[in-house]
Amino acid sequence: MTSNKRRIAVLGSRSVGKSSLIIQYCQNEFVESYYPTIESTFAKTVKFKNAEYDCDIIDTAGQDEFSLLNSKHAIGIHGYVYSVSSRNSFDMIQIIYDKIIDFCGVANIPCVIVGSKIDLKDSRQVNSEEAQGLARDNGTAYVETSAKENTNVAKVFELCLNEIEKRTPNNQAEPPANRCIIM
Ligand SMILES: Nc1nc2c(ncn2[C@@H]2O[C@H](COP(=O)(O)OP(=O)(O)OP(=O)(O)O)[C@@H](O)[C@H]2O)c(=O)[nH]1
Repeated sequence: MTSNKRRIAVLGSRSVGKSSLIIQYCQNEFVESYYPTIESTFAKTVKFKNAEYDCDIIDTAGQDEFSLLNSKHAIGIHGYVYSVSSRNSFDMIQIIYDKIIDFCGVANIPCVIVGSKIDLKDSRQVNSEEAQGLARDNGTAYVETSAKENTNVAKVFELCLNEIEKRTPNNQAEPPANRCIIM
């Protein structure tokens, strides 16, 4: 079994549940209280499709339309996860995605769009069809999760590894880093 290094950045608006998703995945717990993230990295070894991956999962400070995305969010990062739980945060996805594409100078990136907090059924603002449409338009994967009830949490990261795999020629250990031009 080979071991491969992967870096996955979790991006999205503030308070959509990025940290909760990562903490549920890496530490199997859910925290009700809200602590805004500055930035932290979690490590997890994942077995997926007969291979073992050493994943660094980067929990970012939430973005808004004015956030400057930099190399930390783009260079050498092989997968992206966004979260959705409100109309505003859903609208942010395309803005963040376009900024990353622009920064990296590529046509598309390995990405999973995540609709989070599906346990809050009464406060849903974005339906699945609309989110699937956005994923289709951008060629990304899509999944709905609840970190609270541990629904589809592992699936997010498996889909992300799968998106990276699709773009890795001949199963080389490290996928090509996004070709970024630094000016
Ligand atoms: N009901 C419910 N609440 C959730 C879920 N995931 C997160 N929350 C709550 O939403 C709030 C924000 O969650 P965080 O994980 O801190 O959000 P974040 O996106 O990391 O926030 P920033 O660090 O500010 O970007 C917390 O109070 C969580 O307990 C979920 O699946 N269901």
